[in-house]
Amino acid sequence: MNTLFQHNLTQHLALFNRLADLDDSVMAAARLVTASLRHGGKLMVCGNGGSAADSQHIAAEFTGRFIEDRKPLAAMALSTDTSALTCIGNDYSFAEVFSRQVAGLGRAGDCLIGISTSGNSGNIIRAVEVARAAGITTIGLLGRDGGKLAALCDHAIVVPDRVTARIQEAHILIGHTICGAVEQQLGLAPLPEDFA
Ligand SMILES: O=C(CO)[C@@H](O)[C@H](O)[C@H](O)[C@H](O)COP(=O)(O)O
Ligand SMILES: [Zn+2]
Repeated sequence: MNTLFQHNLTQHLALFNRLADLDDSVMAAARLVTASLRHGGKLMVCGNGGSAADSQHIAAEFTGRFIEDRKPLAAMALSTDTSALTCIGNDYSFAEVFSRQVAGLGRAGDCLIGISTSGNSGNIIRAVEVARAAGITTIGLLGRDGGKLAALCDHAIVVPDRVTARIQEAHILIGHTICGAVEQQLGLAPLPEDFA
């Protein structure tokens, strides 16, 4: 009988074997982030639950460091300011917790990555709507069939699975890849000859 770990690992490997199909989509997302940063914009990242953790993980790779020492890059998670989250959630609604931060902090030419395994979280949808109206490039890091966000975002990366945890495992691989690709595109990391 399979242990739970063997079961999860089998699911994970089956999904990761299909992720090569997302190559063009992931690299296109990296180019959008690079374009923002190159022109003085910043990257904002938001998500709920495990995806809130992924948001701050990804943002920290940009402001801190990813692999090699290099200059800090402008990025922030919108899930980390508990005062903003509780004030906006309490005084307005939970659906506005990210969108009001986007409206206050975002500028045309910035980039927003909204992470949602269902593609249907209302506060991510609102954040994307407000961002697009402000001239901010929107990228959806999504799962399942992409949900409502797939059509709302300028660019959607949809991890083709139905299990939230497996989708999140793929999201962090994609987040790391976007960070590494942005570093390469900005000339901040060595470009191995077989990488594009
Ligand atoms: O981490 C997990 C499950 O692995 C949960 O915390 C999960 O992120 C939460 O249920 C989220 O609220 C799900 O939202 P979403 O991915 O559908 O936008
Ligand atoms: Zn989780």
